[in-house]
Amino acid sequence: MAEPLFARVALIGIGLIGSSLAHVIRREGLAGTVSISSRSAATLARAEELGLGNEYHADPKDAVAGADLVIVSVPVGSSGEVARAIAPALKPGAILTDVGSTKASVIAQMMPEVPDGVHFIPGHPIAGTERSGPDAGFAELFENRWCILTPPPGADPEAVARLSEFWRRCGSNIDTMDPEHHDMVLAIVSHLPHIIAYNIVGTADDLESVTKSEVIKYSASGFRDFTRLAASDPTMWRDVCLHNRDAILEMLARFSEDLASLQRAVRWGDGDKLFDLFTRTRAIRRSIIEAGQEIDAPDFGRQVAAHPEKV
Ligand SMILES: NC(=O)C1=CN([C@@H]2O[C@H](COP(=O)(O)OP(=O)(O)OC[C@H]3O[C@@H](n4cnc5c(N)ncnc54)[C@H](O)[C@@H]3O)[C@@H](O)[C@H]2O)C=CC1
Ligand SMILES: O=C(O)C(=O)Cc1ccc(O)cc1
Repeated sequence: MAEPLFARVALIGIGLIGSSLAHVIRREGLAGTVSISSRSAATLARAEELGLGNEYHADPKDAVAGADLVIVSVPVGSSGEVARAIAPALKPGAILTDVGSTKASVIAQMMPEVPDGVHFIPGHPIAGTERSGPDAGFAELFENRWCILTPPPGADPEAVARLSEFWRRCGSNIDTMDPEHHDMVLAIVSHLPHIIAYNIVGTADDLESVTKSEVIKYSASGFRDFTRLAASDPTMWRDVCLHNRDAILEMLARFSEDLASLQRAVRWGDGDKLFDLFTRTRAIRRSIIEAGQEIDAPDFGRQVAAHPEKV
């Protein structure tokens, strides 16, 4: 078997993303040893039961000691606290990365804690599902998905190349971006859709009880698609909203203006306007398909067949 890419990898946080990493690291032989830490004792015990790694540590310092690659996969609001906890034990020359859905805030929280000689290269796999916790992970999650890296100015090119190679071997394509741009792009393609889903499902939930039971009984696929997103982890999404505030507010302002204009078109029976918008938006989906991006949740068919209990 080929040499592993990293002798020792530490996974801090072992929910959907951490456990998916554990599965793909094992499948691809990317690490000699995988050591795992998570804040909750129950999660850590479950990770051990599932055999996700080689070592399990209640104290994250013990998990990162001697690690060549440390991947922090916790809700973005906990990034600073985790960086503070592990900083004294990080090995000089180690690569420290994260998978957080927001980048500027994570960098502001973690960067001041990173000791000299440790290569901090933030990252974000654009791959996920609405599920969370150590049981939710699967090795195929990152296949044919983008992973965005936001290396700080002056980052060691060799460390960036090694981390890129790691993500490529997990199945992903790599892009680099500056953190502010990342946060603006993700606000419209990921954060707003989740907020809209939470809102529409919340509106349905507030309806009179008779109507609410009909919503459940007759839920058409349009509403069901929203309920999938709105079932996403509350802690994770609370943190995303609090830590990408400016970009989300900017996109919400534009969204509200456009919604008001749509509302006007419905009120005044402006069919041409509705038809033009719906024609324009239809083309976006075609462009996504033509660009070779999967349109549904990652490898959904295979996921259902392999892990029906996880869907
Ligand atoms: N769920 C998704 O679809 C995606 C999530 N992300 C990002 O990945 C990160 C992790 O998300 P998931 O794995 O989905 O969440 P999750 O809820 O499945 O797992 C979070 C893990 O972090 C641990 N944790 C929480 N606070 C901690 C702390 N202070 N110290 C140590 N461990 C702590 C929890 O015990 C759990 O193991 C988040 O930053 C999220 O924004 C990125 C891409 C997709
Ligand atoms: O479940 C879905 O549809 C997602 O959009 C998954 C997702 C959630 C958060 C991210 O930062 C990246 C991907």
